[in-house]
Amino acid sequence: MEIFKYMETYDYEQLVFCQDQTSGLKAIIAIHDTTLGPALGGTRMWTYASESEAIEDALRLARGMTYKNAAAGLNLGGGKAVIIGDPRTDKNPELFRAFGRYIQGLNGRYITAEDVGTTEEDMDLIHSETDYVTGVSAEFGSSGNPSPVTAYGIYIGMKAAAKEAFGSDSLEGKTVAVQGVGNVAYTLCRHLHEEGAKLIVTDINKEAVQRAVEEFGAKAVDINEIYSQDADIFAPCALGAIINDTTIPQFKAKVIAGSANNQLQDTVHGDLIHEMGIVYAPDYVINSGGVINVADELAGYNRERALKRVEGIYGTIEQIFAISKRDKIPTYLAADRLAEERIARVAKSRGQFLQNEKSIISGR
Ligand SMILES: NC(=O)C1=CN([C@@H]2O[C@H](COP(=O)(O)OP(=O)(O)OC[C@H]3O[C@@H](n4cnc5c(N)ncnc54)[C@H](O)[C@@H]3O)[C@@H](O)[C@H]2O)C=CC1
Ligand SMILES: CC(C)CC(=O)C(=O)O
Repeated sequence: MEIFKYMETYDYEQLVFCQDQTSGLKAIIAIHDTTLGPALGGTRMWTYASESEAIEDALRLARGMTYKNAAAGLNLGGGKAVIIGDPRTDKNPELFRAFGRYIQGLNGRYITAEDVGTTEEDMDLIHSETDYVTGVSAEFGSSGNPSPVTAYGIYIGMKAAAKEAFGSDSLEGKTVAVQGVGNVAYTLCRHLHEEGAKLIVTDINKEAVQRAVEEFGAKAVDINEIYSQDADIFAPCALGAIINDTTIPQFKAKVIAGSANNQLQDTVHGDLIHEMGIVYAPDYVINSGGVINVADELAGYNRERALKRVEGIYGTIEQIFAISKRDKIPTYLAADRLAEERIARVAKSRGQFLQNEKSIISGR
């Protein structure tokens, strides 16, 4: 992989490699764009097949955070970190402390939080070395694990998408096929069950499936069968790139609305589902509840205020559908347009000259 070439293509600002032999830390922090403010995005711990795969993931996810934070109306830029390792076997306190010191070294250009493979306890360890971490335990006045709030945002956004597709935002009686019933999707299933939706679930983790079957009366299906279910809504809540050449011909659902990051394998797949008339709630907009929640910590966490802001996802999704119709473009492009226009507007106003404490004449 030609790193500088890749960074140039999407105009990345910074890529940081962090290594600590004692703890086994191998981490990469990617900062995409800080026009709107410090880069905020979670830290993923994953068993990457190669270093280039880890770099690519960090870069892709960081860019996604720029768009997510911009579309959510946050004064935050986009960044993300990955730790190379197995979250079940490779964690130790020193690893997260060492990582926290690298974050501290960036002096606020990057603020972290949870992502796949990292937990509130891991954030607490990072917090022992830096203040530039959110999603820390409530005992520090923080908001804790963002997953339940992400789930609430998905539920709200799914209602907006249902209104667009079916003319009503009620999910009562609707069938929702949920891919992956982990941290986010478990709470999402609870919201859906409480509203009277019927659930079809799948997961590689059999215990997670069993829990959804027992608690929400969900029907369990094989992992490869989830795409072709006779469902009104497909909710991808596990993996990226699941809207692709293989899955698209199988879709029967009229709506796609789920938590996974980077759901489109390629932009052409966003075009294809648009042509098929599927109402797609763009991933980084509908799954912004978690980042909205942790970002609230930066002003002194207030759960009521954070949840109210998360409810704004409904209006943002409606706005995206409106842009899509107005400009005759797929919804993923409409979301990009919304985010890019906001960044451009802020860049323009921040480009204005402001006098600092130095003399305008001598520069001293
Ligand atoms: N946790 C959060 O607040 C946020 C999460 N997201 C995204 O949402 C997705 C889910 O996140 P979490 O629930 O936190 O992760 P998680 O790791 O708790 O849940 C993911 C679930 O998917 C299952 N899974 C993995 N491969 C699968 C496959 N091939 N088929 C079916 N199931 C499979 C896993 O066994 C797991 O139960 C991820 O893509 C994440 O990046 C996005 C924004 C915020
Ligand atoms: C705090 C996290 C939920 C933010 C993040 O990394 C994401 O939304 O993907």
